[in-house]
Amino acid sequence: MRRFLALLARNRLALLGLVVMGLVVLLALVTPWLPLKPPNVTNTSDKFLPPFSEGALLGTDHLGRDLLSRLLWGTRLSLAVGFAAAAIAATLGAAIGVVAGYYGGRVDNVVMRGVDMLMAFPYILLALAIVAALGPGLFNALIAVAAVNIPFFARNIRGVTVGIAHKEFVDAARLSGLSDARIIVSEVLPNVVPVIVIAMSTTVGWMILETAGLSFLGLGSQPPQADLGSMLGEARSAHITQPHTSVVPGVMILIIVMAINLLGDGVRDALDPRLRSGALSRPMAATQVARDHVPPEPRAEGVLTLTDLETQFHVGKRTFRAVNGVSLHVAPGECLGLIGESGSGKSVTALSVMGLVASPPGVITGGSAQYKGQELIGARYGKLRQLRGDRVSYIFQDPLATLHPLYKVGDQLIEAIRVHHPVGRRAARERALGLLRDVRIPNPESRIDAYPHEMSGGMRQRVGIAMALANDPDVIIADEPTTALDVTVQAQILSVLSDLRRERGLAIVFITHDFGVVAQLCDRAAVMYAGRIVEQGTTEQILNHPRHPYTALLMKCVPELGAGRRRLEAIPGLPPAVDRLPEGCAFADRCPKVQPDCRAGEIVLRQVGDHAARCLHPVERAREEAAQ
Ligand SMILES: Nc1ncnc2c1ncn2[C@@H]1O[C@H](COP(=O)(O)OP(=O)(O)OP(=O)(O)O)[C@@H](O)[C@H]1O
Repeated sequence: MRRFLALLARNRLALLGLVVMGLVVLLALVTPWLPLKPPNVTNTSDKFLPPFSEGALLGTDHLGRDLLSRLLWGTRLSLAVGFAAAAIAATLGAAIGVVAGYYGGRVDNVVMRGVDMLMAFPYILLALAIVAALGPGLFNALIAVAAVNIPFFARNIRGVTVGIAHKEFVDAARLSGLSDARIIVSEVLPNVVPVIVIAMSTTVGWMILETAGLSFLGLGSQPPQADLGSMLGEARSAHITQPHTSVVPGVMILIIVMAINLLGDGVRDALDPRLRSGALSRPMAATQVARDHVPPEPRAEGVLTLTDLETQFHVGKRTFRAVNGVSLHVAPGECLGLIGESGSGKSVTALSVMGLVASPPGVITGGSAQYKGQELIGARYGKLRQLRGDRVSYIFQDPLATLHPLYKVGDQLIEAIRVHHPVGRRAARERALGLLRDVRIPNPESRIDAYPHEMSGGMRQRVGIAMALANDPDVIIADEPTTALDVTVQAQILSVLSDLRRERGLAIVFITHDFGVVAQLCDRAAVMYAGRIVEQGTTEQILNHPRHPYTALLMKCVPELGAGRRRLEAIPGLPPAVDRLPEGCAFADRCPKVQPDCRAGEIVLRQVGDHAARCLHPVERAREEAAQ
């Protein structure tokens, strides 16, 4: 709650809305105790007194009633009716939406067709029809406004519920034997409540307007009772000659609706966790760069060279140091394996190269990344765009998220080719077919016209790989590209990548958790921990003689085929949070060889035996130790 209020307070307009609305609600609440004239007592001898007259601060209306008193009592009534209508519409609409979305099938069909019928009427006509049937009066206006808004909530909440009802955690709740009612209450509702609150906060102003509209037409509040709409309606005949009688309620309606809308937008932004972390704010075309240090002479070995790269996420006051001074290089035709536990910063390192980390909240705060000697960090967007997907391409972790669900995979491949090369559609289709063949998609002639959802996870992953190969790139950055593939297909894909780097000199940065894949494909390997490279060398050096205790322990976690039964080790503890990195070695708390000096000051990546490790007390003869 405190976090929500802090976020709300950061949004100046929302804060303004909150303050104004707070004042209006406070005034409405204390109205009965204010020294006001009675709102309904007429005095025709004092009619149409202008504002600032003695005894009538805002003047009087056509019956000589005090406008200030009527305004405050009317505001009280309008707010009460608007909020009550919003609460009723939200409760009933959400209930209908949740039931339709959760049960689906015939229930969904019947309920939503009913809702569609309600929506087919112009809402104001529907409201008029309801009030005409029930008779004029504020309570009936409330029912009418609530009723015409139910479909809006029902449709919104049904959509959200359909998405949630098919999520794995709901399936898990079903498997654990929970009843539908329990699942709705404990699994679905907590996920839709923020959406209900957001929808309410943005529609309550609208409902106040609708109620005012009905009262303006004489169907809501009945004389002599005042609400903002009826005050406007009564002022209609003196609109030109005595404008203050309509300006007073009109300005109040404007203030209330503006304040509610500003506040509603702020509530929505603060409640949505994706907006909170910046994930839904429109990302910049390339990652924001605010480097406080640039390496004086970035090394330019290889086709891709990273020097001291630093990428952080700035979320509120917290700074997540996801990549913390990473230096890597990869030569043409070479494959570099990047290994590390989940969250160690592998993907963020890879995405930083081409400025693909979402900003906000991502910021590249230091270092350099060079493609064939050209600096990429801070490069013009046009240059990055030209290189992205053409000279440097990516294979992403989640193929379903990267393929467009509404386009055939063939069309997406054709687009990827034609964006960078002026080839005809027919030639691009031929190339796309060839790519699908290269990545061993069975029956590519028919698969090329399939939609992503018609393919298995492994096939989609292969389409992602084909897409990365589409423009014959110089470098492929592959982020766990074979995780969803069975071992035979994985072996085929690895051999495709191996062939490509031999034949065309393709350089590969291969991010993986799998030491087997590293052994099979990579020439060199780098191990990451808490945003830093902790060990780097040839694959043979790293796999046979790991020097950093972290690498050694990581390898002990891997089961070996045919190595007999042995106890699989797990690394005790958890990696540190990257917004609270400890001083010294980040692995110290989990390390069996930790010494006091490990926790004091910076530890550099240094030569240990035949390769580099960031460790003061490296492992000796790791293989023998592992065997014991
Ligand atoms: N938007 C974000 N806001 C804050 N922290 C983030 C954000 N995105 C990533 N991080 C943090 O950056 C760190 C590195 O994440 P990254 O995705 O690079 O890990 P990874 O090593 O690729 O993990 P995995 O193997 O699971 O993909 C993690 O600690 C993660 O929590």
